[in-house]
Amino acid sequence: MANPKCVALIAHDLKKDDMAAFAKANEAVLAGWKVVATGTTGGRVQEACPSLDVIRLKSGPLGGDQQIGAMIATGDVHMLIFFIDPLSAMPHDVDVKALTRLATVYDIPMALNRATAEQLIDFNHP
Ligand SMILES: O=C(CO)COP(=O)(O)O
Repeated sequence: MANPKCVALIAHDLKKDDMAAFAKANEAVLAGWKVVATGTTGGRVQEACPSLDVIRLKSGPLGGDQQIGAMIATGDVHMLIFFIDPLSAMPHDVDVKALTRLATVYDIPMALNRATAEQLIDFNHP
């Protein structure tokens, strides 16, 4: 496919095992997408799914969330799967909020937990 749609994958630290397992279980579907991710999440997904070509941006706290937000604003990210940790304080909480806000502003499908992500990935084949 010349211009596959792009999905962004992000997970907070306590959710990274979950994200790696989710990506592995859905590797065949994700192969139909262009996959971008924040730095550390991208490393875990790449490790779990060697067949994917994961584009890794900066780590979340260093601007990765903002990079993905900018890609949503320019129409370069079409779906967001973000396993957030609702029980830990984050130094970059404002970035997380800005990212989920932009996903809402631009009305792209967004999953903030695994249960929703499983539904979304089935429903939204590129
Ligand atoms: O902090 C994050 C999202 O807010 C994720 O960033 P990393 O994937 O680099 O850990």
